[in-house]
Amino acid sequence: MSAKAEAYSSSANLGPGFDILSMAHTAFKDIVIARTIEEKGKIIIKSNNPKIPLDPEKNSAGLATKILLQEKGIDEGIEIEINKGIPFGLGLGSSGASSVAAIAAVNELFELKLTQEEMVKYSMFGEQASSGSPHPDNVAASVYGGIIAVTSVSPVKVEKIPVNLDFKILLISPQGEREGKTKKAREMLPSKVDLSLYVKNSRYLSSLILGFIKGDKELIKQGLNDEIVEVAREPLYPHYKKIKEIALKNDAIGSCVSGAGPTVLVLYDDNTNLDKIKVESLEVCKAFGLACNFILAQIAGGVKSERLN
Ligand SMILES: Nc1ncnc2c1ncn2[C@@H]1O[C@H](COP(=O)(O)OP(=O)(O)O)[C@@H](O)[C@H]1O
Ligand SMILES: N[C@@H](CCOP(=O)(O)O)C(=O)O
Repeated sequence: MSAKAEAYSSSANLGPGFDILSMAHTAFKDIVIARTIEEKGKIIIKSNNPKIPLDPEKNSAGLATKILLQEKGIDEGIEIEINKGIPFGLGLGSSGASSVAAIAAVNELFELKLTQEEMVKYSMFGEQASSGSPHPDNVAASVYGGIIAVTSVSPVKVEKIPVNLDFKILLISPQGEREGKTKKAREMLPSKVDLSLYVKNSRYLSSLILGFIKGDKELIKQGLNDEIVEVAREPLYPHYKKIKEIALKNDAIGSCVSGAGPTVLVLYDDNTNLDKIKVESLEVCKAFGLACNFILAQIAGGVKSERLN
């Protein structure tokens, strides 16, 4: 028996929404095929990307699958074949998408009838394997599609944010996959925050969410800022500040760090001078010794799965 699922990349945080907000996009996707195998209780991971760990405890798809099977009392052996389309370590939710696609494929394979919230819950264990912390934002976006807010983690609750503005997505992404990047980035975070920064960030968060719902570009621009997490991790993306300046100068709707970086996310529309943003950003990347790719994308839908046989 086998089943297949595909899950899109995502940009988590969206400025002030650390571990809360995330957006699925069409930039890249992972495809996972789950097959039953003869050896009971065994999980085998295969992948076209030789750089990801194949130990099921260390692979995001492997650990999530292991815990799901354990909790459901399933002792079948499983092979998880991960066709990685999403480069990892760039802030594009790569580990999360593998985890989501694996959970969706296994759900299909054993007809488990998991709800979307249950899929998020199990997929979060995959993030534990890859970043040492079960952060929910990337996996929630890959499960639901669109822009989501995680409103609770225990129990998991996710809301899709209505988006009433037409915009497109530019990702400015330094080349080279970075091992253990999100784990390191989470270790850089402060354990306490100043009250005045907390208030500023809360204002950004409310502006951003209202901006998407009302379709108000100014509110989105005002909200797509962060004084806490992006600032604490600045050494991971020294190119970001200058690129954001360039994007805003050229009439982008807004810009922020994608997930834990180093990719920079730019939201733009027909009023934006995209060519100028690309030319000037390339110079900034070069100045920091980075070769950057430009990826154009749109908001993506949620995970899709199908039974193969
Ligand atoms: N299935 C997987 N896909 C991608 N990365 C994985 C997977 N399983 C484990 N990893 C590990 O997770 C880390 C990448 O995750 P992370 O740093 O969170 O970046 P990303 O933003 O791409 O998710 C790498 O160290 C990688 O080896
Ligand atoms: N909220 C998380 C998101 C990490 O996203 P990634 O795509 O960089 O793994 C964080 O900021 O740590």
